[in-house]
Amino acid sequence: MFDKVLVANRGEIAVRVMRACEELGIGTVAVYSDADKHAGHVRYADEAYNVGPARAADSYLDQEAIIDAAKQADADAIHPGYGFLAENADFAERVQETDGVTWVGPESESMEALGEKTKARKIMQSADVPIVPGTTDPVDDPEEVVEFGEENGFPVAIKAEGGGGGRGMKIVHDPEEAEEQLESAKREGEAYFSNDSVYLERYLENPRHIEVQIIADHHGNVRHLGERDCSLQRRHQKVIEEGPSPALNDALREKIGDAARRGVRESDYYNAGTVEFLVEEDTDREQGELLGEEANFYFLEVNTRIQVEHCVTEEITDIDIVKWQLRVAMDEEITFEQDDVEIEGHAMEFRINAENAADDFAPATGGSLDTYDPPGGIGVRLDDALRQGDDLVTDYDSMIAKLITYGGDREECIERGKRALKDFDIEGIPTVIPFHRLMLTDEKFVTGTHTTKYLDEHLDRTR
Ligand SMILES: Nc1ncc2cc(-c3cccc4ccccc34)c(N3CC[C@@H](N)C3)nc2n1
Ligand SMILES: [Ca+2]
Repeated sequence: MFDKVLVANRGEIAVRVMRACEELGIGTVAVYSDADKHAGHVRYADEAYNVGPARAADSYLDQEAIIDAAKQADADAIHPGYGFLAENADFAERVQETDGVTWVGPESESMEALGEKTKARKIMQSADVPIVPGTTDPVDDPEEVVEFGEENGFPVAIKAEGGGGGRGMKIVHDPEEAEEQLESAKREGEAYFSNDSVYLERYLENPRHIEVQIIADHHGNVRHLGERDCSLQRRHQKVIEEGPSPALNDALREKIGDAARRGVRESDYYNAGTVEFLVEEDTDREQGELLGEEANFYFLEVNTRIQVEHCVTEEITDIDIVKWQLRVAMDEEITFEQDDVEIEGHAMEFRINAENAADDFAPATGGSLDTYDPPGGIGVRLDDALRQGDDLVTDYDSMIAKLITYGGDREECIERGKRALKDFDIEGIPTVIPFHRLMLTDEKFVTGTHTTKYLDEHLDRTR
């Protein structure tokens, strides 16, 4: 049993993890940069350690400083949250090698293996999980791109081996573009991920982005907790996530969930993770019509961390994923069977970013929460680390809170979303709340027939 856990993160996810610790009777340790001296996660923790100046590289990404804080606090474990060092295999390894401090996450080896996209694709293939048609080895020669395109059809996606989250992906629409796009994909791979290896996939024109939540323990138990539909994206940033997907019927849902479980079991993975898929949309699908088990779905990548949108799954399964992360890290067995996992109702997560949607979502450059009056009531969950009067910290990402609404079905969930967003009163900084209110009246979104490209193609219309 852990006595104390250090959360190597900030903002809403740091408080979220600390709340799980509180419920398990575990002490909480916060780390903070100079910019976060008065931040909510510092207020919430039992104790807090400064790890450096505002720049993330000198604080939240400073592995030495964070491990030193864990030693000073005599913490038994480090939970990385998401972002920062959450998927840094070297850091996971360093924590694992630090006596008396446990890493709350997967083995650094499986993080490494699944982080290398071609290796992950090979593992999935051997587990009979369909992968996007493409190569499972890196390519170097533009000729290979042209041949692949001629055989499988253009456009072709060139992806960085160490990429993910939309960064490091180039699209080749015809043979003439092959050489230039290959070079730029390799350059970007080197620049962003210090890895210039790239591989090919057929580019799917209208996919839905479906991801399956997994929790696995050290005793061979692997469970999936259903899917989340993250198809409403803007420039590769998720905007609204929901579960269950409004596009899948139960047969396809089960098929995808089982595929995710098989893939994770094959990878000797444990703790929480998410298997991402692309599901080919049937573009003339009418409202009410669902994609069935004959629909094509393909493995995309594994996220070896807790995700921003994990709350959606918690609301529809009533399973606390972060508490299970902590229990698994304490070597406990998962106590529920796959058949015990029941999806009930519908949940949506609205990311509350301090951005001005009317100004192309430009992040706020400063300001204070002169008014911060969040919604409450039935079916409303707010994950944040803020209170009225706080100064906005603009040194990190722009997400300041997550509003999650729950209803008996998608319609009630949307009604609750409208009511909660109407009640959510923030003054002193710009936020995307007006944009979310608008989205809940958008016909494509309300009928659940939007795909991942919808916003990028139609955003001016919804402004
Ligand atoms: N072969 C193939 N075809 C279509 C794809 C579509 C996406 C994608 C996924 C989610 C949102 C998108 C928005 C605009 C463009 C692409 C996407 C995609 N992503 C985007 C982020 C990263 N997770 C991988 N990979 C794709 N790969
Ligand atoms: Ca990803």
